[in-house]
Amino acid sequence: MRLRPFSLGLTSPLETARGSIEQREGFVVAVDPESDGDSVSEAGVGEATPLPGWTESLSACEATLRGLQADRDDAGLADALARIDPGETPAARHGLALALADATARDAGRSLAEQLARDERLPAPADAVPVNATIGDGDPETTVAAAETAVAEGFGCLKLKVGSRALDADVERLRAVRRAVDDGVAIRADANGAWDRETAREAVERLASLGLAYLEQPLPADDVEGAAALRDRRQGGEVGADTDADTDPPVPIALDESVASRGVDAVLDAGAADAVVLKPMALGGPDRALAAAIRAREAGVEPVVTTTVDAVIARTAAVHVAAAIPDVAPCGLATGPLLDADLAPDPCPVSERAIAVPSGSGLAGDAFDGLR
Ligand SMILES: O=C(O)CCC(=O)c1ccccc1C(=O)O
Ligand SMILES: [Mg+2]
Repeated sequence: MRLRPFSLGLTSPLETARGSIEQREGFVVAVDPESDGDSVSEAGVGEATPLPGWTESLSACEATLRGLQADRDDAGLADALARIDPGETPAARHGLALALADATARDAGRSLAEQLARDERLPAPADAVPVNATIGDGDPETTVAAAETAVAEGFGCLKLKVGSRALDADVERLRAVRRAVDDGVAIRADANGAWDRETAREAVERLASLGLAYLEQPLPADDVEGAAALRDRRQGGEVGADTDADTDPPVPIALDESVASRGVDAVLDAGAADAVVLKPMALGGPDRALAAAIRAREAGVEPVVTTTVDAVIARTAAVHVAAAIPDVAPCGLATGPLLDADLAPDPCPVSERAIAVPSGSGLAGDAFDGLR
């Protein structure tokens, strides 16, 4: 296993209710067939790009991967992978799991999506996945301009960051966007855990008339019970008399940070979400993200795959994960353009609100050979 550190800047910071994301640092993880005692005979490449808050720190990620390099005897990389705790160091596990899955898929002459779908006994993966545009927090004019630009670029689903301002201001921003774009454009709002229960309840009442596709992580990650209560109350007819919430359909609730911190099963068992936002980097790898998506589907909860604003290797892997989920809803995978530089040219550009899945073997045929 070889590690190559990298650091990439964002073109402009992504403003969220949990602070601004300005830079992404991580490791390219390459597995080298010559030095590997496993049956794998192709080289593979992965990426470990931790984002504290969703994953371990950069230093914990590095310590885990370097520790495995140092310890390694003839046990092989599959055993090394099994020694990484996905709850403690999900990004480290993602890096190695992806490198091994890429190598396995390449060895079999399959795309990563085909390999993942096979492991999970799913139908053949999709050729393309629908995506949403990602719009950070900003004043109403900037937000509307970004929404209009995204729609002009072809996006049919917009995800807007909320929760950094007073609720009144966010309601105004979202109303302004709703007015500015065609009715057919879906709008999602992501509060990144910013609200308390009272504010979240007020938000779902006041946002009901906007027909949001969903409200993501309205409450802090650990408040899974609060999210379940928000959904119950909303469906129980106990709605405020001063709103139109009794005539508008309820706002669906999506959970993201709760899935990363409490696990998908806790979220599903609590009945806390209509949709789950699955970040392979935060869940410990493409395999784990796909397994979570299948469990969500079985529970009647819609899975959505997104990145943590990863570099091109992990973004491409997330596209393969999404493609393996039959009829996946729009995913937050259009994050490449947020970076001002990347590890390699992007084999997954967005075109007409979708990303085509690379057709070569593994992640993207020979696209990442320079990094392997
Ligand atoms: O889902 C998207 O559109 C892009 C990904 C995204 O918003 C995000 C990126 C980095 C960290 C957290 C989040 C998030 O969904 O909260
Ligand atoms: Mg989110």
